[in-house]
Amino acid sequence: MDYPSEKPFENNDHLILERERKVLQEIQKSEREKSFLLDFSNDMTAVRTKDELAAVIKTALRKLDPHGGYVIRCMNPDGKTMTAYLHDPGSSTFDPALMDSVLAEKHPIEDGLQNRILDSNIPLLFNVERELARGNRLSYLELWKNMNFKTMVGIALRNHNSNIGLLWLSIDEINIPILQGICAQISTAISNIVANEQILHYKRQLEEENDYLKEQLTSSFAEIVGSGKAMQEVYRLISLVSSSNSTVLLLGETGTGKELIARAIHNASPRSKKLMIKVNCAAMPASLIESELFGHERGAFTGAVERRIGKFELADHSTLFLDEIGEMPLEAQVKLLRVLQEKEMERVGGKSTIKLNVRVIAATNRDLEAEVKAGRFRSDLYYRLNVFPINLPPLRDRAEDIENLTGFFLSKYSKNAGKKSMRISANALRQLQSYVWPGNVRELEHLIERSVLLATGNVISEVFLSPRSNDNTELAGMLPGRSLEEMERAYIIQVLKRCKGKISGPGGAAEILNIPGNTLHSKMKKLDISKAEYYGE
Ligand SMILES: Nc1ncnc2c1ncn2[C@@H]1O[C@H](COP(=O)(O)OP(=O)(O)OP(=O)(O)O)[C@@H](O)[C@H]1O
Repeated sequence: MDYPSEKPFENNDHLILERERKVLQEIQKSEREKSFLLDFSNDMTAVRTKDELAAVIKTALRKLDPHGGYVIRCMNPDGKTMTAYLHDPGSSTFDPALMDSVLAEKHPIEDGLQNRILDSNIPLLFNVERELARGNRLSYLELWKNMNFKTMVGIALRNHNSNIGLLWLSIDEINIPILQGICAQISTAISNIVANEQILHYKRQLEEENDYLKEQLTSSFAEIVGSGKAMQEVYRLISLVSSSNSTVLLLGETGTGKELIARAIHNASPRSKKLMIKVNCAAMPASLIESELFGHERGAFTGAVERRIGKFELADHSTLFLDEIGEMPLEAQVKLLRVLQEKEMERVGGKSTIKLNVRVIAATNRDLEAEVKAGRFRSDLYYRLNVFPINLPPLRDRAEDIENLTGFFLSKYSKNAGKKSMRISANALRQLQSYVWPGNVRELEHLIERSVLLATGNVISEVFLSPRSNDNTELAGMLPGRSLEEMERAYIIQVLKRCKGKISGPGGAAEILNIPGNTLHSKMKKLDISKAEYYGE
């Protein structure tokens, strides 16, 4: 019997062993790759910032090539160029000026290399010398030559199938699965970092706006001008009520500073860290006011496509300023009363009850008592709001404050207009002091703003008061057939009334009439003007 010689057996064994060794090597290599990618992936999960990303990439790439460098370029918003996002020169030496200029450059995508990488699904290898020899005078090829990088691998970075940039790597050996694995993770990390940076940017912008608004609001307390008796009383009331949680009702004609005082109360209260929320009850149709105040759930009514938070919820732990409360529709008044009494509310269309801690300041230029009598305002709500009323005096009763207010608005509006600080002539000031001011401080403010813009020099010598508003009912009708003496008498009484009987000193009738106090006294005596005729109105 012929037995096969031992040699072929030995050869076969050798081949089998060799194959097994190769398979084992492949398995070990694949295990190493898996473990490398697993480590990389674990490190990447903790990455939140660009610096953290740079540190993780550096550690990983050092394992692949201890001397290699890399650069990541990201797509610019123009969609046509890319700029360096992260880079590491590895252990190479280089010309720093050249490096800086290449890093700052916007590299066109269509440069013959980058477009090929972005179109490819696998890493592409380029020989630096050969590309330069072909006449490819790209600045980054020059830099790599300067850095002594022989070959460079380029791989596209993609997020959700769209190119966000690419990775250039100086490496001798290409391992496609490893490079693809690394790039997939880098792409996700960069997209997240960019999104985070954008959110942070918006957050910072909002914070800055918030600080700016707060500064504007806080400074508005300092912007209350007026040292006359009437305003002294207002300041006294503000200081009494600010630190409490009491509801405040501000009453006064339009433009008397109700909103200014509401802000002052809020700013002086423990709630001042949060912004005061304002609702103008007159500016909204009745159908929307409830949703504006209390918010609504999605689908609560036609058009309520999303849940909306109302002003009451926004004002939680702060102050809600209900301007023009006299205009609020009756249905909304019922709901408002409930919130004020029970300190809780439901959104329109909502089922759950929301507890609230809101301080309410309401304001109106209407006579609320008359509104109650006329059935347009609920009496229970009126009494609930009228806990601490503050009456703001009309400007015509504060002639003593006109000079200061004028000075304040002059410096504000000359600064706004980029002009040097302006003055007003004594004559023009007298005109202002004897005017009736139907629009109150707002009207004075607008008049000064206009005058500053129109003035050519540094002094406002003339003010253009609206003749309609200046219509003086007390003097109207007495012109025909009246003697000069009668006219003089009536005019002095009118000015004395406006100055609340104050004859001399700042804001007194003599100042407005531009005559010495003694002269006014003797004129009054001569014209037989009694106290009863001008006092107490
Ligand atoms: N005492 C004051 N000192 C400085 N500025 C004032 C004063 N009072 C009012 N103003 C200014 O006049 C303008 C009108 O004031 P504000 O809006 O507070 O009045 P209002 O009574 O709320 O008016 P409305 O009833 O029309 O809403 C604002 O620009 C405000 O800054």
